[in-house]
Amino acid sequence: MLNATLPHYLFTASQSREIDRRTIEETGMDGFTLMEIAGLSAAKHLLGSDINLSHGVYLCGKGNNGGDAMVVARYLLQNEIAATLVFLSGTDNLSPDAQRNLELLQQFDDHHRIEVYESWDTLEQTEHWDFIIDGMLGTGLDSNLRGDYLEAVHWANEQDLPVASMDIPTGLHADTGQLMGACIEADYTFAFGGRKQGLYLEEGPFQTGSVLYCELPFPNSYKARCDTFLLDESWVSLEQARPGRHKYASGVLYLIAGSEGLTGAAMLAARSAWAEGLGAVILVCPRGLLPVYEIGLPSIIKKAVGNKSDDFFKPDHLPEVLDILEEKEGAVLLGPGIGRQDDTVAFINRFLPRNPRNTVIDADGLWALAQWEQWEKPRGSQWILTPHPGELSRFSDKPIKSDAHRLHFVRNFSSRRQLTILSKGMPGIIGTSSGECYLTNYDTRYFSRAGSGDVLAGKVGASLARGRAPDASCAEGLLRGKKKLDHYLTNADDLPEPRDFI
Ligand SMILES: NC(=O)C1=CN([C@@H]2O[C@H](COP(=O)(O)OP(=O)(O)OC[C@H]3O[C@@H](n4cnc5c(N)ncnc54)[C@H](OP(=O)(O)O)[C@@H]3O)[C@@H](O)[C@H]2O)[C@@H](O)CC1
Ligand SMILES: [K+]
Repeated sequence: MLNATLPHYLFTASQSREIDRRTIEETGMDGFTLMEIAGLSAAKHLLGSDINLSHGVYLCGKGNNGGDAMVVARYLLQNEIAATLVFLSGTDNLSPDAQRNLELLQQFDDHHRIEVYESWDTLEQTEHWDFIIDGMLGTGLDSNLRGDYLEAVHWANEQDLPVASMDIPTGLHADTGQLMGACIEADYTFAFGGRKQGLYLEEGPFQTGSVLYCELPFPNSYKARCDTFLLDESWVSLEQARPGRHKYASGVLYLIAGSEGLTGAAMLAARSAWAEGLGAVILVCPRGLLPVYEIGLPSIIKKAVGNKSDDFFKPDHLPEVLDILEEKEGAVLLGPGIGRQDDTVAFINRFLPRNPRNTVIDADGLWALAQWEQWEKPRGSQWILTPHPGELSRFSDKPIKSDAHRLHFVRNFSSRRQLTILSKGMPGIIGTSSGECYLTNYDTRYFSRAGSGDVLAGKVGASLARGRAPDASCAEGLLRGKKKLDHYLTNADDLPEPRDFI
């Protein structure tokens, strides 16, 4: 099982506000103290960064996001760093904690290093600054940017200066990652008390720069309702299985795949799984395709079913296939290159309800499954579905138009159907049967392409065959695939061929 630690928790704006509220109302920890810790933590990160810090311009809203920026200004002032503060909504209606921080900042300003502008219009834009602090809007954003906020965001993005955002880049929707009219392009985002999920959805990854988690004193029990996490590669291991005393001790994967014209997909998946050090990969195939696999897959055990003239799966192969699966403990990978013949769809529809093994369903296996009106998943067996965006949308009544919608759909579908989904995309989303979702902070769309998808399915299947939990199998498969991709992207100009991933 994947086990997220606090820095990987992803919150919505309302979850975040609820945790703030409960901490303040129930523990007696006041909002001013939380703001102080948030701002101090951001200031420490800035002081430790390689940004030239001598005079910053601070864009402040009237809410607590502006208050955070003023705490940063105060700690930087203690390090002789000057500040020009611009209040986009003036200083008459600041939130109480922001107001208190403005007063404090002025008290600390012995050497007149602080300049305050009460409105955007009055800012003397000819001054020289060397960094920008974005303290305009955080979780309080409730609509597209209004008034001077829009202008200030455009201005900040045009400057050739590093920008650090308090909590969220102003203009980014904390839940969906959509741009609300315009958005700060940050170099750093300091996430206070918890990262917001919008940082990793839709446009989020392109706006945040480096996201740095700043811990706040919130009781852990208040965070327990979090159900979305950032996937961290360090949770899974890339260590290869060492073949045990018996070759079957390190896992058996049955591959039910391939049809005439699509044997390449079956071969890629088989080789990919085999490369992970499994005890055995057993390719179950229609007998007519055996000669192709004898040549292409020398190390893989082949078990043929049906007649010599069969080059795709049919319902009457079912008893033989089920008998083969009885031979040894193991997991199943169903789908790569299996095709969409009516007979094959009928075979899959009869096979899946009777298949007792933990199973990865990919490619045309998903095509068949998406047509099920009555779901018949055997009790206790664990399924992983690995759809690309087009395959995922076949399970939904409505088109899936945004990442937030995809996240919502993956969560509901995987918990309702009691299975695990690895939804390929940017980000990749792993949805579990308990309703928890894990987001990658990298693009997994490469694995949507024919070939690369088969390789990924082989790797996920290999992990499942080795007894990993379904969510960890998805994470491991992705990590192994990504390592190869990173290697090619840094060492070669062209995208790798699927076989290079094996
Ligand atoms: N509370 C805590 O414990 C802690 C909170 N922390 C910090 O507080 C942040 C949340 O603060 P917040 O709730 O004050 O909201 P915030 O984002 O500053 O903005 C609110 C103002 O924005 C305005 N506004 C909204 N939409 C707008 C638009 N489209 N265009 C223009 N204006 C718009 C809206 O104005 P109004 O509608 O009232 O006119 C409202 O007054 C959070 O992200 C974190 O940084 C940390 O210090 C840690 C402890
Ligand atoms: K902000």
